[in-house]
Amino acid sequence: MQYVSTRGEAPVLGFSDAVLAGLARDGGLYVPDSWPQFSAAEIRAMRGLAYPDLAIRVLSPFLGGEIAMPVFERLVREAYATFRHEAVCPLVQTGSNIFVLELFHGPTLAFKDVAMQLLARLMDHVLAERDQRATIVGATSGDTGGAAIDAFAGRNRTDIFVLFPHGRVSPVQQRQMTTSIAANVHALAVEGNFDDCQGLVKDMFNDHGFRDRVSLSGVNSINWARIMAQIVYYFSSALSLGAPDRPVSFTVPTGNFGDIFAGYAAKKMGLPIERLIIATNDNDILARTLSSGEYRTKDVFSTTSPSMDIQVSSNFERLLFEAANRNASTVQRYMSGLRQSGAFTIEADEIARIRSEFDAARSTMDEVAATIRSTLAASDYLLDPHTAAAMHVAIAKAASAVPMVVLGTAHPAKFPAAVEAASGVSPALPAWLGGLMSAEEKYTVLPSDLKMVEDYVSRHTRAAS
Ligand SMILES: Cc1ncc(COP(=O)(O)O)c(C=O)c1O
Ligand SMILES: N[C@@H](CCOP(=O)(O)O)C(=O)O
Repeated sequence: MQYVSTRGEAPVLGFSDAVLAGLARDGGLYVPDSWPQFSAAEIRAMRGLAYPDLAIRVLSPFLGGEIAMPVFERLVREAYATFRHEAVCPLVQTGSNIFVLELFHGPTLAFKDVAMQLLARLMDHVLAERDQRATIVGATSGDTGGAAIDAFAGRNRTDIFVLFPHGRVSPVQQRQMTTSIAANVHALAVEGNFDDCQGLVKDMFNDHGFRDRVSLSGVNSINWARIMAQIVYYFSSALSLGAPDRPVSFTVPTGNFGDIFAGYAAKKMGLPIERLIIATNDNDILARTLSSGEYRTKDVFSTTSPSMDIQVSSNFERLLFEAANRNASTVQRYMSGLRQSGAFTIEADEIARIRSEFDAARSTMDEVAATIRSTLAASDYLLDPHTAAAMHVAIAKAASAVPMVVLGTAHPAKFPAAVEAASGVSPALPAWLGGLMSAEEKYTVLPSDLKMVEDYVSRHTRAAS
């Protein structure tokens, strides 16, 4: 298995190099050169496997033989031992044929932990084998940052710099980033929104002199290993609902398109997924794109589901590459339109291909609040605002014969103000996170300025040559 860039001009890499590279050198995203295939019989044989065993089975084809199996098995088991639910990602029924896939039982209460706990261990292993260090940068609208800091804190081969939009994350999210006492952790509050943070991270990767000088690596979902690890829970939930003998649909609260792209990958690998439904909040660029065929950015609104407050949805590029039958020059043309005018129009046959696999709809803030209330009243189940945005769409789109799985991407206690305003119930943090809100914070405020961020990173990394 090799990895190719969506823009076609970066070196083709093996698994370990793709994990360390993050963004490809041509600005594109790495994808596997082909999708591993599982037959119905092979999927049937996965029934009943514990989550780590399933992860080993589903993910090993992506390694291209570069990580010895006993090592990979150990890394997977260690990663999922950090979760506080025996099933790792349990499935809970909340309505007639509607299920929530709870992805928030990891150390920072969001789905990011599922991939980040494995990615940190994989990176550490590859760096140790090569006796190298890396400087990790990440952009976050709230959840990736905390998960990355938890997973990388104290690892002596990496320094990690997380850029978050100053004043636009929830207090719990902020403290998960700013209260680490590990010397290798740097929380940077950027004066801007998430798209500014993500733009700075991509600009650092595209500044090849800087990139090479500090041995830059990335932990956003631009890193293939993040998407890869998220494929597993599509398998685990579909298997619980009868796969491969019964199709399942998924509704995914979507921002950067990483989570739902993992569902697309699962389908390409043979999992019988009927529909993949993109749920957005008021930042509805993807819902508009699916209906009009034009991707056009607008200003970002601040909503009660801040982790989805995004306009530049990075992983949509991976889907465009697939829809264009892996034609990298088409992707380059779209991305240059995005850079120059903030918009591009998708060719008719490509948008038709996308519509044949995906559906999309938006939930407004009022609809999110009403869904938190109605789900609590009907099912005694408290949703976080991101999961609620998906639940609202799922209820509207569900076809009764096919089970609908809503991805539960965060614990409601990460967003207590929005949940309490909607439902009157103030969700408490689990006891093991009890000290979070009183711990001392440490972060640096920086303008949204590439030079100043690069300068900060250069002065604080131990990997600079
Ligand atoms: C809680 C939560 N839900 C949904 C999303 C959207 O996921 P993705 O960016 O993979 O589309 C995010 C951020 O990524 C998130 O933190
Ligand atoms: N919603 C995310 C944004 C970054 O997404 P990623 O999956 O590309 O890391 C967040 O919470 O930070």
